[in-house]
Amino acid sequence: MPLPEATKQSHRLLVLTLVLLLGGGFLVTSLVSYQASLKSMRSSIINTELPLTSDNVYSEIQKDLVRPILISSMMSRDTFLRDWVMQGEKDVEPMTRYLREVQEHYGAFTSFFVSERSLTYYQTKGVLKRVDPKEPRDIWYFRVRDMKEPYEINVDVDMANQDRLTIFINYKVFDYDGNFIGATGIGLTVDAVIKLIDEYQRRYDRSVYFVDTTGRIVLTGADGGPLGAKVGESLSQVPGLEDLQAKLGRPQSGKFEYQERGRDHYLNVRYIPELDWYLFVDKHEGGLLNGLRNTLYLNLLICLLVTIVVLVLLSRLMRRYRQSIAALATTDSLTGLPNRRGFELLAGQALQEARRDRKPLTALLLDLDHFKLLNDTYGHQAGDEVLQGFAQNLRDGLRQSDIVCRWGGEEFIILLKDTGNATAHFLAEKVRSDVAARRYPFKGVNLHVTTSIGLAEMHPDDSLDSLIGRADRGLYRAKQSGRNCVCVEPSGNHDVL
Ligand SMILES: Nc1nc2c(ncn2[C@@H]2O[C@H](COP(=O)(O)OP(=O)(O)OP(=O)(O)O)[C@@H](O)[C@H]2O)c(=O)[nH]1
Repeated sequence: MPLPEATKQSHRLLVLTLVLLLGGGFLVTSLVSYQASLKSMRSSIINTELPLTSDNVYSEIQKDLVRPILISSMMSRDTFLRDWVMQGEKDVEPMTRYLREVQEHYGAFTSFFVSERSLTYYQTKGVLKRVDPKEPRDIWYFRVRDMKEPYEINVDVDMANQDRLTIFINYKVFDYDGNFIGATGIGLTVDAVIKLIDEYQRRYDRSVYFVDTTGRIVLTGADGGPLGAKVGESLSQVPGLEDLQAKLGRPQSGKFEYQERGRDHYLNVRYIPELDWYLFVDKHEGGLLNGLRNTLYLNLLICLLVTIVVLVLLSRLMRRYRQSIAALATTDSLTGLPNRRGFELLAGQALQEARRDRKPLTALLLDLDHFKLLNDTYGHQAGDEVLQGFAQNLRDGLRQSDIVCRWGGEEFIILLKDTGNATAHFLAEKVRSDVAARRYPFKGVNLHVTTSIGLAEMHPDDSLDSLIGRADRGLYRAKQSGRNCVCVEPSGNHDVL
């Protein structure tokens, strides 16, 4: 039997509430945990990962640069070198031997001395050339000569070594009276530093590069600096970093964040006093976000599946619940037969079928005789047992297709499908005589009951009510006729059988 619309609506509301609670709860939990992971990931990048990379690179730089600076400083104060210059640079051999010794002993890439007096460039293999202020490659010497600081670090190509990119430590040399007499120092290849940078970039997916105090990129990995920027380019040419130079000041280290084409970047900047450069360690969150997003999507997918499974189970449960409620509403709990509501549903359909198929249909209305007396004599429980037994007899004695219902109290109704008056009368008689002959044992007593039956065959104009009304009139007559009998109510002006 269908449930009332209000009940269905309240079920729908329950499902909707559950969807909102489950789905909403899962969504909020997933988003909150995504945000928390994002926050902790950002904090870990800014406060731990990038400073750690910076520390590592810095300590490598120190290892690679501080020692050469000390060696160059020592060369600039060397008495042999200064005496040799002051004595007129007479024999090249002692100087080249000296430079060779320094280079080999300290494992430098190159070592050199340029004399102010003769403008001669000495290196380990002898005289390389004369420096010329008009030669762009020699400008470095004249810059060093004029600078205030005692030395500079210059990344340049080494003319003596196939123009390989080299970090030169250019130290000023003075005589004992403080007069400038030349520049000396060693050079080391930047390959080692570049390899280190490349390794960090590859392993940790971050960009490492050096910028001088004017904002010029001075050293990068093999693939260039941020967004592929090349050595010599300025920060102001790199998208997202245009304004950073102004923020940096001098010298200033710190953490910075910027956006490049919608991607968030985290930047650790460290001033390296030995180089007068900034070390930049830059990481964008793109790759990391992908991982987090995938986890979020997976979470949401699992939540969706769990919600769907819960909903499917719930709706099945509710369907069964509805069905059992519907069954309860249409079934008589004492006999297990359909009750009056159940009967109305079944009978409506049976009448339709009979009319459509032009087949006869007969209704029997049965009432147990003197049932009150039985109740009064043996008790209500005895009456219940008789009713149950009687219902069972009806079910057993009729076809599956026949409709047997408890009409109310001690009254029952039967619709015999595809059955006309004569057969129905025969069947009714059989039921009546079977009941009369039967005994219902109860607490050692064999109870006995008879039934009166009213019978009416459906005629074309009959409604369910009119059909039952006529069967009821038949029943009335059966009672009047002394009970325990069958009375057929004619469908027209027929007489009583
Ligand atoms: N034990 C039991 N008794 C019921 C039930 N339903 C109705 N009755 C009783 O059935 C009796 C019917 O009594 P009446 O309507 O006076 O009819 P009757 O005693 O059968 O007399 P007639 O129908 O005239 O033969 C009443 O006493 C009801 O209380 C039930 O479910 N169980």
